[in-house]
Amino acid sequence: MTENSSAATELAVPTLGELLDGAVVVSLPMRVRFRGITTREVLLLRGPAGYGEFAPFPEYDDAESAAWLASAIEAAWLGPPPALRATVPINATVPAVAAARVPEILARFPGARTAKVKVAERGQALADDLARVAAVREYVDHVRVDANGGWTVDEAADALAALSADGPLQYAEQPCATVPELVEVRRRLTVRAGASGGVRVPIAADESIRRAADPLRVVRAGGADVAVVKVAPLGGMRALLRLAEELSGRGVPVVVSSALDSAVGIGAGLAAAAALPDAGFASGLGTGGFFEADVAAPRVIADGSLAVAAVAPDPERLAALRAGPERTHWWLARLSRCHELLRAG
Ligand SMILES: O=C(O)CCC(=O)c1ccccc1C(=O)O
Ligand SMILES: [Mg+2]
Repeated sequence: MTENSSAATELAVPTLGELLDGAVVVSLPMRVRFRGITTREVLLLRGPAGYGEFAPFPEYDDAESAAWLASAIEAAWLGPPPALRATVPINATVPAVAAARVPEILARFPGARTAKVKVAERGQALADDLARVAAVREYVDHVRVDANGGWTVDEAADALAALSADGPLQYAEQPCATVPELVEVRRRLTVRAGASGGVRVPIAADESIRRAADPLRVVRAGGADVAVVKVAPLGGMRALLRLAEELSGRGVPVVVSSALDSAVGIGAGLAAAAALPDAGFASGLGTGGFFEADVAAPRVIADGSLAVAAVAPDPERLAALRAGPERTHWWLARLSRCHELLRAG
């Protein structure tokens, strides 16, 4: 984490008073269950450069959450890096829904040519994943899957063979939980592809990057062809860009994605994606539609892309979405502890 959370070293860490001034906690209702949650809590900061989002998932400890605070401070006190493009192509994100719901989900991503499909959901079977992916293939050109580390090596090898039998997979995101498992899955898929004269499914690392002390470890170990990178867990837009440069030097492209961010956090993701030298793969930043209500008017996906321009939270929406006193207190206490960690460096 220490290696990643250095965005704040580029500017002085504001005082706790400065952070608390304008801090607001909101609770965003979701349309679909995602990561097992149906409401997303977010603490927004307001600084001289705009707004920042502090929203580590509730189970994350303070050390891990401090990187998210560094990211929020960067956004609100420093602002985005220079943009190289005005729009960013996004992928549709398909939760682990029944195949019959796929058209309804994809309709929220007008013009998207790439879809990421959640697989390996607890309580479901491979047949559910096969049906969901087959339904998605009817609508888009490129399909990726995200297992969130849910498979063993054996399960991943079998599932990825089955899921790529009727069409290619752009990549498989975090098929297994650990780096050694990712290395082994990649090796097995290589052997299998060699034997059949087919192409190997590329492996993307997500949790092995954003929750690792050393985000390059998985790449050095030979466990990833593609890197999923998220602004907040990496400690900010500039930290993400530095990591992307290192990865690019190793031939590993990045895919900027959301951590189920509010409109403010999506803005930071779009700014980072717009500052990357290559446009590359479609970004996983189209998740705003998963909220029933957000802190700003929903960004419009047009022709599969989002405009990079920042949006400011709308005071009326903030008032309507404000979290209750107990949750607000919990978030402000967390903010204070993470601030202490950043100050201590
Ligand atoms: O990448 C996307 O398409 C959307 C973002 C996403 O899937 C996600 C959102 C919140 C938490 C974890 C994840 C994930 O990629 O695993
Ligand atoms: Mg993922």
